[in-house]
Amino acid sequence: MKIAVLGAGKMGISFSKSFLKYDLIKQENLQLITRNKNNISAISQEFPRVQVLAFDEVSTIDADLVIIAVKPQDFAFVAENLTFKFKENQLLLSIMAGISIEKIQNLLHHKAVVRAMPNSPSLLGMGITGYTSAPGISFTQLIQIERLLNSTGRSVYLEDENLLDGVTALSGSGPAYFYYIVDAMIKAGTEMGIEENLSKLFVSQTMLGAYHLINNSDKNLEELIQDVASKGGTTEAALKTFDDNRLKEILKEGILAAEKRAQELNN
Ligand SMILES: NC(=O)C1=CN([C@@H]2O[C@H](COP(=O)(O)OP(=O)(O)OC[C@H]3O[C@@H](n4cnc5c(N)ncnc54)[C@H](O)[C@@H]3O)[C@@H](O)[C@H]2O)C=CC1
Ligand SMILES: O=C(O)[C@@H]1CCC=N1
Repeated sequence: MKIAVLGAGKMGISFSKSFLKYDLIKQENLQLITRNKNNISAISQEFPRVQVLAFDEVSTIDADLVIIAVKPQDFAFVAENLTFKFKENQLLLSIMAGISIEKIQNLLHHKAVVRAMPNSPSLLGMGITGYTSAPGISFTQLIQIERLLNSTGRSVYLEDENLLDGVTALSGSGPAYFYYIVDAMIKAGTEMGIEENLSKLFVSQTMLGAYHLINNSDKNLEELIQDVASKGGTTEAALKTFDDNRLKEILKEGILAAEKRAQELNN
């Protein structure tokens, strides 16, 4: 299989590394397309046998699968400035937030489109991707896509494309919410006089341990919270402050704002 990545940025490179790591593709069969010619030599150093090209030099793409990994805001430019049409047997896999299959099909004049929403832990093979496909994509093609996606972590096929904007808001953007909360906890630690490195260690190990308790306990989240929050104790004091300030609602509102933004990106 030959793969081209249109948009060799953070996600395009993460995906490429995962495919190579699991020998799903050889460097010789991978093409990375970048906007900026100045990036070519740095990318080539990292992937010495991969063909790295600038977008304005590309007059055709010789690949079975083309991964579209540019920002949604750059997609119209890409579509308008492609100097060739995709071949009928080529499959497109978009990881762009918000942009619908229909829009991709219309702007690229190509029917065979799979749309996926991965997340940044894909860099470590620990991501999760929701994906869906246009009608007419064969089972074999979907299995090929899933094998590639699974090299970046787990993947879930969704029948309903509209849910992908929710997946974008939940797991696509999700790592940033987690870092945000971790950052707030570390800063609270330093404010209480704990050295930053130590505060980071206390918080990250707490997150790791709590994550494993979620996955390895029969208890639901409320029960797990109750196990920590002694009556009249410290946790209760923290949770009361969170509730008084509607922290849970605010987090939910933020996530819904991300979904709305994904929907707007398609306009
Ligand atoms: N960063 C993340 O955690 C996630 C990002 N995504 C989606 O993945 C896509 C890429 O995001 P990132 O990798 O974060 O962005 P990025 O900015 O690191 O990568 C995008 C790359 O596309 C290149 N590009 C722009 N126009 C181009 C053109 N005409 N031809 C060739 N290359 C061109 C840019 O130079 C850049 O290197 C976006 O559509 C985003 O919505 C999806 C899931 C998670
Ligand atoms: O923030 C964004 O728009 C992209 C999509 C999901 C994560 N990053």
